[in-house]
Amino acid sequence: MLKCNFQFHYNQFNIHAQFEMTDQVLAIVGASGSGKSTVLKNIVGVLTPEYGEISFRNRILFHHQQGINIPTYQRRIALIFQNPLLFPHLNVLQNLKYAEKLVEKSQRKFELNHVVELLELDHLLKRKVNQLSGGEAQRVSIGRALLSSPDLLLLDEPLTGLDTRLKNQILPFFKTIKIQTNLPMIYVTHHLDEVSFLEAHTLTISRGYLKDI
Ligand SMILES: Nc1ncnc2c1ncn2[C@@H]1O[C@H](COP(=O)(O)OP(=O)(O)OP(=O)(O)O)[C@@H](O)[C@H]1O
Repeated sequence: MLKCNFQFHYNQFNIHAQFEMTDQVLAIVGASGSGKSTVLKNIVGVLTPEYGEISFRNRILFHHQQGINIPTYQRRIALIFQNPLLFPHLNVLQNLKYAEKLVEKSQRKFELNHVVELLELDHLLKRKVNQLSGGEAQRVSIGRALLSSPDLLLLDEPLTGLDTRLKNQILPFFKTIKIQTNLPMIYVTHHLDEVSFLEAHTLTISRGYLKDI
C-alpha cells in the first residue's frame, strides 16, 4: 500500500526509512528525537527526501531519480498533530464544513453527519473553537481530517498533552475509525498501550533508522 525507501537529513540527523505498509493501521514507535515526525513530514510532503522513493497504492508521490515530487495538497494525505490546528474565528460546524468544501462532492469519502456522529460532536457544533477542551478540539481536528477525504491518515502523537481521562475518551474513536472505515492510518506514539489497544502492526524507529527488513 505505502512504500517508503528514502533518506533525509537535517544538519546532524539522518533518516533512513525503508518499509512497506500493508496493514490498515501501522504504528511507528520510538524515543523522543528518533525521527518519527520527520518521517511523517516526508510522507505528507512538507519535507523532501534527498534520495529515494515514496509511493502509495502504486501512485508515485516522490521519486528522486525521476524528478517526481507531488505537492502536499495533491497527495490526499491528512496529518493530525498533537496540537489541533483549527480556525479560531469559525465555530465547530464551520471548521468541519471548510474541510468538506475543499473536496468535490463526487470525491467525498465521508458524510458530515456520519463524522459528527462518529466523533460525538453534535452538541459542540455551534461552539467557537476557543470554547472547547483539548480533547474536544482534537476530536474536531480528527473530524476535519476525515472530511478532507484523505486516502491516508497520519497521526503524530495525537494524544500527547491530554490527561488520562481525555486519552481514554479519544483512543476509542481511533478504534471506531479503524473498524467503521477502511482508511489506512499511520499512528506515531511513544506509548505501547495505545498501539496494543489499536491492534496495530508496529515498526520501531531508532536514531532515524526505520526498517522492516
Ligand atoms: N527543523 C529542524 N532542524 C534541525 N533539526 C531538527 C528539526 N526538526 C527536528 N530536528 C531534529 O531531528 C531529530 C528528529 O526529530 P523528530 O521531531 O522527527 O523526532 P520525534 O521522534 O518525532 O520526536 P518527539 O517524539 O520528541 O516528537 C531530532 O534530533 C531533532 O532535534
